[in-house]
Amino acid sequence: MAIDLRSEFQAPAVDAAADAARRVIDALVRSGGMTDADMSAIADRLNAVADDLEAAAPPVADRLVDMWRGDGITRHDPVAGPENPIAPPLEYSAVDSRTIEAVTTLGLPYQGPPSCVHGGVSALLLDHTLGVANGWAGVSGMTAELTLRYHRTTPLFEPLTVTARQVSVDGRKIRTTGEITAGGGTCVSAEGLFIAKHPPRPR
Ligand SMILES: CCCCCCCCCC(=O)SCCNC(=O)CCNC(=O)[C@H](O)C(C)(C)COP(=O)(O)OP(=O)(O)OC[C@H]1O[C@@H](n2cnc3c(N)ncnc32)[C@H](O)[C@@H]1OP(=O)(O)O
Repeated sequence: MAIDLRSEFQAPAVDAAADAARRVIDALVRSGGMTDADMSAIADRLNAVADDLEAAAPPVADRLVDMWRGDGITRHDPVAGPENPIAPPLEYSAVDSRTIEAVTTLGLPYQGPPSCVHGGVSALLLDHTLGVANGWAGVSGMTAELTLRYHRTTPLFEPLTVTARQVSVDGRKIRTTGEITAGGGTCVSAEGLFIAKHPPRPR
């Protein structure tokens, strides 16, 4: 069963703009061999888009209140947020009442070693996915410790399965595990300690 991030506060046009920005990021990292003049013209066009967006942007304090409307899962986070162009974005499905997973394929913007996912990107995906698994299981918190083991390199351009499961809740301490697999093999495994605490949402 898919965990629907898009049911509340849907904004299809914003999602479409974020998808377009993802394309631009990917294409920029992939592009090679363009002349300086061509690339300067592209920079001008992208800056014109940024000028339009900045002109329409509210004060940051107002935007923060807007971003944190409601009490559901955010739409702007850097892993699963459909509104955030740096999010792949992951789309989670429930495996059982304490376990979630997402399948994603990452491209060159996420590269670390040649043709492989950057280790910090893997950490980001796992930190967030463990956090979402906690939310799905019903008790969530902030990351206090995150221990990662990089078993083998994580490939770009291949489907990756990112899984997380809440293992235990002991008072305010939540223990959660997860992994990134490719082709059935574990690339990265994670153990997290989360503390049940929630900073106030901007109002
Ligand atoms: C539905 C949700 C979907 C969204 C998912 C998003 C996932 C994203 C997750 C993140 O990335 S959160 C951002 C990264 N994490 C942080 O910025 C946390 C920064 N640290 C803190 O804010 C505080 O240190 C923390 C909230 C973790 C704990 O502070 P508290 O003041 O609430 O804890 P306190 O000092 O009362 O300690 C409570 C217990 O936790 C233990 N503890 C606290 N911090 C610990 C730590 N870092 N390591 C180990 N144990 C720790 C502490 O020893 C104690 O154990 P005992 O009860 O047995 O004495």
